[in-house]
Parts: sequence; structure tokens; C-alpha cells
Amino acid sequence: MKQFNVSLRHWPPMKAARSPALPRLCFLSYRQIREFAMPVVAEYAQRADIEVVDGTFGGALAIARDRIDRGVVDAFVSAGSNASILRAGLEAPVATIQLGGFDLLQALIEARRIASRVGIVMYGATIPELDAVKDLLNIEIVQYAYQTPDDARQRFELLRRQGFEVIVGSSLVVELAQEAGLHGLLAYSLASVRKGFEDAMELARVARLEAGRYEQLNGVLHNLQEAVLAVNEDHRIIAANPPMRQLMRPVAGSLLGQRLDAVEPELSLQATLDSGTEERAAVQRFGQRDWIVNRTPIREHGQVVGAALTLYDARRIQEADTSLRMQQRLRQSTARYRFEHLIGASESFRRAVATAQRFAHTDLTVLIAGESGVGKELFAQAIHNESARTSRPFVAVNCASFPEALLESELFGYEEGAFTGSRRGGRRGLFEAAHTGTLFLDEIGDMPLALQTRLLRVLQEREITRLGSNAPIPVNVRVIAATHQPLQDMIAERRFRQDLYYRINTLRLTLPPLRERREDIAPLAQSLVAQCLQRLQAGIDAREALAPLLPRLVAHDWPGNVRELENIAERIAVFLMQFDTPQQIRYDDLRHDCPELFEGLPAAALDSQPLEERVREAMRLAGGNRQEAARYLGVSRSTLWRWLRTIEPNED
Ligand SMILES: Nc1ncnc2c1ncn2[C@@H]1O[C@H](COP(=O)(O)OP(=O)(O)OP(=O)(O)O)[C@@H](O)[C@H]1O
Repeated sequence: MKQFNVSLRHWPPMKAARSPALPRLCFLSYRQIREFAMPVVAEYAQRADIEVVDGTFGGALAIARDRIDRGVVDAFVSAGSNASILRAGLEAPVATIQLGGFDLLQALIEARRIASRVGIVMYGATIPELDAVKDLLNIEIVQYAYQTPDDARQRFELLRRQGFEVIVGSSLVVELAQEAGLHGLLAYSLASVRKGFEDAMELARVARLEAGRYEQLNGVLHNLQEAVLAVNEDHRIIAANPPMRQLMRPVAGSLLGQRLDAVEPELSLQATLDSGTEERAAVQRFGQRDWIVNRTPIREHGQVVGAALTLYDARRIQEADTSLRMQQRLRQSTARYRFEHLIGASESFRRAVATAQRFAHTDLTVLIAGESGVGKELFAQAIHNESARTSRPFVAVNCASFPEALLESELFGYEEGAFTGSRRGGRRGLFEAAHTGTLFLDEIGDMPLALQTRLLRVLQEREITRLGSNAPIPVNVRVIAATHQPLQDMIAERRFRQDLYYRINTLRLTLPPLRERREDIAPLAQSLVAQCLQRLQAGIDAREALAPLLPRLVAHDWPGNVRELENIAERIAVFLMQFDTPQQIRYDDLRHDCPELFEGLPAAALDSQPLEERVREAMRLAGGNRQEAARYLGVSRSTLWRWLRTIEPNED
């Protein structure tokens, strides 16, 4: 079967090729063969839409092109010279009605009935084997081949002048014979015509499959934002999507089929065609813009048959990168913690949790006050997660970590052209990012006064205005603010706006420092050290290994609160990981890693401290409360009770 490629003329793909019910065939022929083939056309009328058109040579080609352009045909069927011309001039599928040897034999037998001298004029080439037939049939045969209609006429004239009365050949020749009053016999059989139609049906089926696939690809190509172009092995453009066409300089006529280096030499794919190697992510300036360019060879069965060029707008990539970073930053600040993750059993901590839980069920602004590292952000996350906004964004911003101008654009966003270097299309700020969710403004005391004014307005009016814009954008955001600074003192010093203070101080949560809730130190330390040991994949038992250190941990003042405890827990875990069992631990060596733990308490080596002393110290630190003392020591109440019975047998 003939292999074919979808013609350049199919771009864009055949309009009517979507899914007409029957395959569409165009039978392009001379009148003679048409009349002869009509019974076969009638046979196929049920299975195909057949257009029968008379045409010769250039005329046939023009007709075929018209049908392709109008998208009304899937395959052509033709014979002789017409078929050759169509095949050479189109890349559309063409089935040929082949002249079979038996067809010719039949025609010659019939010719012999009329005359003993038979002339043959055939398209293409003569058939030397006919010499044998000539003797068999006992007739004189003279045969000629022709390439063009003029050729055919000349050959026919030669035969006529030689007195041949019967001419066998193609329909063109039969027509000439009949015009000259001779006998013209068509050298085709109905079986050959049928075979031609059957081939055409198969070609049409394949063409449709191909057109369908092509249409899908074309749809994808047309919807790509990237500019894409493809060339064939002759460096001629075979595809260019709309963004690419916009970039390229206009050409007279169709862009397709033009040589790429003649249209846009800068985009040349010649080197890719020559080398067959791919070039990825090259930066190229074209049309006064920077592009990220890929040049890729297209291969078929290992052979380079073309190349594709893709241009990505460098600015878009930069923007995507920025927005990716922004997304990542936002993702990092999504609320992970819930109340159940917070560790602490002290009275003041439990009270703080209960208050925060109550606040969570309102939609009011919350101000969380507390020293650095007490867990303000953790509480803000837990409040968000307990609130109705839990599935919405939680966006955290530390007001102290931005210079004033940057904080403003971070919070409120900006319009395109708001300032030099502002991004095309502008950028949304954190208020917009937190829309329908919660915005956590950490270190609000560090917010510059001018911004405090803007923030107050946003909280009152529930809308923001991007920098460089006048259009207000409504936002629905719950604000949770946090401060480690005494805001009231700052108001007196005119460093914080009183009206903003009243606005954010609707619900106030004060988190006590760790030194005021020492009962929380042991459970926090145990949990934090255990987590670190797990991360370090150390096998030692955290609870048992930490127990001798607890009095020191509890006694420490923790100016950095839980954050400082986290830090020391990490150092302790790294120290502990070198031991397999708690019995091997030389606690005194920890002095180098955690000197702060060894400052206040007597320098006696912890591991040499007798159990009795450790228990007494814990009881002293816990003010006689056994439960707390047990927690300091990292043992259960019953263990402590057992120890106490051995130390102070009379007391129980
Ligand atoms: N109750 C707690 N349970 C477990 N981890 C805690 C607890 N409180 C604080 N942390 C941990 O301590 C660290 C400091 O907490 P967080 O960042 O919430 O403090 P902060 O008060 O917001 O600090 P800053 O004011 O310095 O921003 C965090 O890593 C947090 O996970």
C-alpha cells in the first residue's frame, strides 16, 4: 500500500474531516474510464461518498488541490497518467487503478476480432513481454509509451498513419481513437477498477486516523503559550503555532513551505538538522526579548526528518519562578500545628490553651503576647486549625524581617509599574494570599508607623489597595498578631498607634515564659530530645538517658524559652547518640556542649550524684509536689514513690 504523509495543505487539518459518516473518495479520471468504471462506482456507493470528476493532467491536479483545500476528500482514486501526476503533485493518498497483464490480454483478444494489427499506446513504459503474446495470438502488435498528452497524441498519430485500425490503451488514447473514427479499446478490467477502489477505501481509513491524530496534536500546538515551530528535512516550515506566527515577520503567501532561514535566519534549525543533536534551554535574544530556546531534532526510524523549535518567554519563566518561590514560602507557613501537638501540663499553660481554644471559635482579631520563643506562632497555627478557617490559607509574616518599603509591598501587593523593577502584571500581597484564611502578623510592634495606619484601615474597611493602584480589593482575612514587646509602653513612646492597639487587642492571649511554668520543662525536654534522637537514628532511650539531666534543665532560667530548649535538646541528643545505654553516659562531659546547664547548679558530676540526692533535689525544686518531682526526674509517680520509700522509709 502506498505510504503517504499528510500534506502541508492539510494545515490546518481538513475542515470537514471531523467525522463524516462515510469515507470520501474522489474518482478523478478521463471520461472513457469513468464510463467504464460506473458499475464499480455504483457498487461502492453504499460504502463511500464518491465524487466522480473528469480531468486530465494539470486540470486534475488543480481539481485535487481544490478538494484538499476544501477538506472534502479522504483519498483519491485514479488511473494511468492522472494517478502518477496526482501522486507526484500531492501528498494526499492516491490509489491507482493498475493495468493488469490479464486486462491487456483480454483487450488484445477483443482487438484481434476486429483486426490482425493492433496498436498499443500506454502511459509510462512499454511491455517487452508482449512480444511473446504477439506470436501466441498470431497478431501484429506495435506498442508505444507516452508521458504527456502531447506525447500520447503523437504516438497515436504514428499508429494511425501506419494504418492501425484498432488501438488499445488508456482512456486518453481510446478517446483519440474514437475521435479519429478508429476502434479504441480500454485496457482496464472491472476487476482492476474494483481493486483500485478497495485500495482507496483503505487509504481513506488510514488518512482519517492520521488526520484525527494530527488534529489532536494541532489543537495542543495551537493552545500552547510557548511559540513552537517545526521544519522538515529541507528546512521548510511545516508547522508554526499562533504565538510563533506573531513573533515572525509577515511573509507573502503561506508561511508553511517557506525555508526557515529565508524568513527568520536567527531561528535557524539547520545546525540541528545537520548534527541531529538537541539543544536545550539556550538563552537567545530575538525580537528585542530574551527567550529560553530548545532545538530538537525530529526522528523517524532513527533518521532526522525535521526539527522543532520552542521559545519560552524568559520573563514568564522568571515570573513562574517567583510565584513558585512565593507558593513554597506560603506552603512553609501553612498551619501544621494543632492544640494536641502543644506540649505542656502546667496550670498556666493549660489555661492559655483553654483561652486560645475559646478564641479559635470566634472570628475576632487575636493578639498573642509573650517573650520570644514561648510558642506564639504555634498557638496562632493551633487557633487557625481549630477555627472555621482551618481549610483556608494560613499566611505568616514576620514584620521585623522586612525593610519598611518591602513589608508594604509584601502585605498589600503592587500593580504593574508601581515602582522600578516591579513585576509585569503586578503581584498580589499576603493579605490577598490569606484571603478567606488567617494572616499571622508576628512582631507587630516592629511595624513602621506609616504601615500601622494602612493596616488599621484594612482591618476597619476589610479591603486592601495594591501599591500603585486606586482600586480597592475586598479581603476576608482573620488577623492574629503577636508581640514580644510591651505595646502599651510603645504607645506612650508614640512608637505604636493606640487605635491599632485597640483594634488588634480585641482578644488577648498571654503566653507565660518557660521559667514561670517549670513543670512544662521536663515533658518538653523529653519530647524534644526523643524527636532529635529519632531523627539521628540513635537507639538510646531518651527518657532514661535524660532523667539525670532534668534537675539542671528545670533549674535553668530559659531566657530563650522553648526555642532555646529546642536548641539545647538538640545538643543533648547529639551528645547522647554516642552511647548505647544510659549506664555508659558520662554526663559531666556535657559541660562542654551545654555550659549554660552547668552554670547555676553545683558542679558535681551528675552521673556520680547518688539517687537519693537527685530525688531530694527534685522534690525541693518541685516544692514537695510528688507528681512534679516525678516529672522532673522523668520517671513515673509509682517509681518516685518506690524511691522515696527507700530514701525516707518513715514518710509513707
Ligand atoms: N508548647 C509547645 N510544645 C511544643 N513545641 C513548642 C511549644 N511551644 C513552642 N514550641 C516550639 O518552640 C519554637 C518557638 O515557638 P514559636 O516560634 O511559636 O515561638 P514565638 O513565640 O512565636 O517566637 P518569636 O516571638 O521569637 O517568633 C518552635 O519551634 C515551636 O515548635
